[in-house]
Amino acid sequence: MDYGISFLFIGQLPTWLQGILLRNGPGMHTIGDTKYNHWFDGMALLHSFTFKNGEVYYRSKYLRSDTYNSNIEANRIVVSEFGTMAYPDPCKNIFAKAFSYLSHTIPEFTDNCLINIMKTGDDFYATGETNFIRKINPQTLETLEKVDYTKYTAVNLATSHPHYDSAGNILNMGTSIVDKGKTKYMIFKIPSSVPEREKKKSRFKHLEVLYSIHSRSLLHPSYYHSFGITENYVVFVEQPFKLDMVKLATAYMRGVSWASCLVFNKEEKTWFHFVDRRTKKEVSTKFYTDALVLFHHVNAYEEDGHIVFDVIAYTDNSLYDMFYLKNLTTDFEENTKLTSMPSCKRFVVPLQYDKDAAVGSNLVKLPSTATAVKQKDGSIYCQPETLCEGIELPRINYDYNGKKYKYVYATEVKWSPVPTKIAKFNVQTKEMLHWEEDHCWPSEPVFVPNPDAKEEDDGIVLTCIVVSDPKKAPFLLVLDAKTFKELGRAIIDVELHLDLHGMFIPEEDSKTETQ
Ligand SMILES: CC1=C(/C=C/C(C)=C/C=C/C(C)=C/C=C/C=C(C)/C=C/C=C(C)/C=C/C=C(\C)C=O)C(C)(C)CCC1
Ligand SMILES: [Fe+2]
Repeated sequence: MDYGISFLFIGQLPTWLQGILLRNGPGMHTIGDTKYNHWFDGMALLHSFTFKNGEVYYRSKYLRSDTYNSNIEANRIVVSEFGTMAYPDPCKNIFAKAFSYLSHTIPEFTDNCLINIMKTGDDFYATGETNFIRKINPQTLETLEKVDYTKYTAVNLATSHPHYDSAGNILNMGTSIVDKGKTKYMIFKIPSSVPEREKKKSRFKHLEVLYSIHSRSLLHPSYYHSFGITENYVVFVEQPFKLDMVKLATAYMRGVSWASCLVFNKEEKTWFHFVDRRTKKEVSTKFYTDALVLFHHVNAYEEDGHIVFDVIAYTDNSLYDMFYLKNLTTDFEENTKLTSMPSCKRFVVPLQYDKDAAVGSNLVKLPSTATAVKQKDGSIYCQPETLCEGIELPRINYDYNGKKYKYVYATEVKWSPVPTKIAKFNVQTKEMLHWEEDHCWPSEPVFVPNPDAKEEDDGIVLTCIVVSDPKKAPFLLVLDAKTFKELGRAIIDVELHLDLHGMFIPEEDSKTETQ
């Protein structure tokens, strides 16, 4: 079996660490003479680190999406991405151009799935945020079938951060923007297994919409990149960082990107929605907070009649703007400054509270500085506790997802967009451990539990390190999750790109049908 190029591991790998770390992110930003505008537009590049009997093997491959193939064939960008609008061949006649303008009002979206990896049953998919996902072979990184969510339900956009229940079923959220003007957020389930007689059919035929939340504004649905789940609830934050549908529909004609139609209204409120997973009913009390921008939920859980949920929040949308390639020049480490720092915030929302409580009283009964204050109209205004500042790309031990937990693993950033450290943060004691080294830019840290784990942090943390010093090679770093001390590194003597997200696939889960 070919696992990729073998690299020397310096240090000691735990013997139980057998499997594949699969990662995804943007890799190619120039095609022929054309260039994308935004870092999140780049052609998806898949990476794998295979751990086999104490050795580490590496391979990378561009996702052969239809978008990738069309671009390469034309030797220029011909498919629009979120931050870059592509136009037909300038040599096309006027009728071809007019048809193209009309078809872009509700366009065929890209299948350049560059954000994350999703597991369903024994299958793995590269995911983005459109209605398309691409099946991949986790061992060879070959690109397989394209799945179109719209064939199974009316979602046009879906998150790249699905959740998994204990049976491996996927719970995800998507937005329906073209269903007869009824803009809504949909929570849907993809089963991990299908009946034997149906195995030949697509498992997506069994996709089930569990609940729909109507958008507060039909023409301005919120953008969201992730959501939370607890044992009994789905947690959805409807932030005033919104897609302007009228602007989106006319973006192509106006010669602007879809990203320019994403607007942050700092005067508006952020609304919380909690959907009961068993009754499929939404909690009727209106909970809200001040305007914020969030991409990543960290975790959520229930405690004594409250929902506690932790997110990485911003006071504006400067993070998205910072990733425009015109801002990522060689000196951006010094010159590009975030105007809003990623901040780990905890909201504590009382679901069961004294209905006769006085207006103005704080209904939070847990030990936290987060508040939830009853308003005259019966709604509840929540203000968060700041757990810590300057962490992004959070990961947890997923066995603790939806449960009271202690540890977040994340990259650390200050006012500059460059990740300089990896952090382990204890949300209960607020203690923080770090790993850092000169010129090292770590990617999102992935926690892998020890199969015999007794405690939440029994395991290791894997992160890819891009090195800004051209004389040094990038490497895969392995940390002991408990002590945050280095167990070792595999120096990868090839170009390694900064990526977005990934997952570890234990050896027993990574067998393909052909094996
Ligand atoms: C990576 C580093 C960092 C932080 C990264 C963060 C916070 C990344 C967040 C990534 C997100 C939000 C990615 C979203 C991508 C969305 C895409 C590609 C959407 C595509 C949608 C399309 C094409 C279609 C749209 C159509 C519409 C809207 C029509 O209606 C730091 C800051 C931690 C450190 C450096 C590294
Ligand atoms: Fe993300």
